[in-house]
Amino acid sequence: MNKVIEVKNLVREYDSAKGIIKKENVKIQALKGISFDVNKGEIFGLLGQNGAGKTTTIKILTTLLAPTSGEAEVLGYKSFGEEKQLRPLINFIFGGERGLYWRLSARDNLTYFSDLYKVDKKTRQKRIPELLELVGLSDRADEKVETYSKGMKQRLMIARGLVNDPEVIFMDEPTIGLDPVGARDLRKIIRNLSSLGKTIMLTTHYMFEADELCDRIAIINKGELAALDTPMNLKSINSGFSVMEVKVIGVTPDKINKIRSLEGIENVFVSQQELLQVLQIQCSNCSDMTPKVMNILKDNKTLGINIREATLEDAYLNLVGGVTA
Ligand SMILES: Nc1ncnc2c1ncn2[C@@H]1O[C@H](COP(=O)(O)OP(=O)(O)OP(=O)(O)O)[C@@H](O)[C@H]1O
Repeated sequence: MNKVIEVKNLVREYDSAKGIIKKENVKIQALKGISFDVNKGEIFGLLGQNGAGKTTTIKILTTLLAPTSGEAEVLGYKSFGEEKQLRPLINFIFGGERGLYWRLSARDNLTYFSDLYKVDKKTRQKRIPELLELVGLSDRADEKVETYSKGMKQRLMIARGLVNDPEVIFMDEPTIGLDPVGARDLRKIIRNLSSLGKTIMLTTHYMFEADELCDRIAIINKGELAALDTPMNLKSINSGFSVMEVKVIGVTPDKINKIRSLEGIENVFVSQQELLQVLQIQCSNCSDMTPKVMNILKDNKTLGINIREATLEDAYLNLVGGVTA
């Protein structure tokens, strides 16, 4: 089977309450009818801002949440209705350190979770040392998890998610909070899993990570699919322009609008970094535009200006809007 995940017109609503004194019941539409397929062996990324609907999608696909309507199938089984058949074939790895027994060693954690998945003794005896090796924990396998670094705990989370040798692995922000080396090691493990034929769906807020790892990326915006393509094709949305990045203090919305209305400027996104504002100015010829932009900002303290190639993050900002003034 080539299509491993099939999602059609998936809708999920949550009941919620609004107001402090007088509570009013409201429905939140977290997913508004999204559709996509994932092929065998793919690393498929789900990107989107906070509250876009990524976790809701993953929870439905991992049988933890029922959809309001629409279809979600994994390996030919309905994630709601055929969860008994599906659960042994998938696993879910979330970032952070939740879900491990800190008083137990890595080996004992993996034995415990193998028991939960009813992995027989013979298979387990072979698989646990292999998993410890895969995530680089063989040397420390018999020490208590509470003595591990964050990166080691996160690598153990990966091993935990593999105890049942799942065909499809769901990962929610697997590298969150890791230092660059720890995150790089974890990405290597993810690529390794993919080369072993596993299908991986992951969410991340790190654009370079999605760019580096994913075969295809779905961008979800407010419960809807904003784009679905390879990182290269998504980046080509930006072909023909570069980005001028200006670090500045105290720039007003009025000045941003002046920059935005200059001929040759495609788009301007603003983000706050402590006291600084960082302007990401997308332009067809940034070198030519620099004096005009600097003229508008002449009364502001400018701390740096840099012209760079457009990245996946710039494409993402164009698709979901991003933070604008
Ligand atoms: N149990 C719940 N009850 C009410 N609303 C919920 C519940 N879970 C999620 N939501 C809402 O559904 C929407 C989508 O949430 P979801 O957690 O899927 O987003 P996300 O893309 O995973 O966000 P993040 O990147 O912050 O994890 C949000 O508006 C959220 O507030």
